[in-house]
Amino acid sequence: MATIQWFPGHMAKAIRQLEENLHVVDIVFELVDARIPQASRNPEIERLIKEKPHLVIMTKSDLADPEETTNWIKAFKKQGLPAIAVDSKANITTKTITRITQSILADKLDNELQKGLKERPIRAITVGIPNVGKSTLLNRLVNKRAAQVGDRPGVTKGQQWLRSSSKLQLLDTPGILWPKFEDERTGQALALTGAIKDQRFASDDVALFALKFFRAYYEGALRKRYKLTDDDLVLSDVDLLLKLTKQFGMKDDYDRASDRLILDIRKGKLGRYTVDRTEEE
Ligand SMILES: Nc1nc2c(ncn2[C@@H]2O[C@H](COP(=O)(O)OP(=O)(O)OP(=O)(O)O)[C@@H](O)[C@H]2O)c(=O)[nH]1
Repeated sequence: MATIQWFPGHMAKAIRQLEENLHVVDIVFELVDARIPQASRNPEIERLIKEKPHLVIMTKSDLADPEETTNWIKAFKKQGLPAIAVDSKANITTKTITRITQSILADKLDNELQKGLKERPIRAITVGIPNVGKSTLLNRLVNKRAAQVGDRPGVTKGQQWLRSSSKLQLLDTPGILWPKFEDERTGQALALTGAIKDQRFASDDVALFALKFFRAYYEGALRKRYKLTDDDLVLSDVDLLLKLTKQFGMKDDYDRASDRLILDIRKGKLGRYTVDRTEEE
């Protein structure tokens, strides 16, 4: 499985491919990770898809904090962007997505019918950063293993239309776009959720970021998972990481302890969480 390194040439190619595909679709499904709805948005997306109708689909909502997911849907709507949350591993429904898509395109479709054009399926493309869940969602929507799925970024190839319902067709080649690398916080949020290659950020930095974040928003989960006392919770982030390293039986191997903490968080062992907060919007 290839891992994408985003050099300027790759970005130019991704833009070119998306621009070509935009000509043949009615709507763009922009996938963002529900745990990081801001960090997982491509910085150029709005400019790239311009006036094309657009639905934000928040993937992995089963891993995200439900309250924040609701807040994010409202925040997107405020920006004029319809948004929904899905758990592609469980209950994603073709019907719901078809219905929302039809309502977004209602005017255009009515217009076509009034002009005497025949009713036709809506054509859509999914776009998003690597590993956001494009293939998994496609598989769900077409209800068979028609797209390749992997747990690492960069596995999608080929191009054809897949029938989702009689009303909806999807391009089997998602648009793969690069994430933001704008600031350290965004990078750490991407690394914590597993959206970008681990080597890009030092594990202990990501672990310290995670500790600070969980203490601020999900202290109870942190306390419960690692059986922390009140005294532990007044330690500095660094001292808390040292304590956890010992607790994990890893002596002074902070890197290994950091990896363990990050893995626990990614696997949802500390419960559901959303790193990007609407109140910080
Ligand atoms: N829990 C959960 N996991 C998901 C969901 N959607 C996708 N995943 C997992 O996320 C990982 C990446 O999913 P893919 O569908 O391969 O992602 P992609 O965007 O196609 O990735 P690239 O092909 O690398 O661009 C896989 O391990 C999926 O099982 C979801 O809604 N919930």
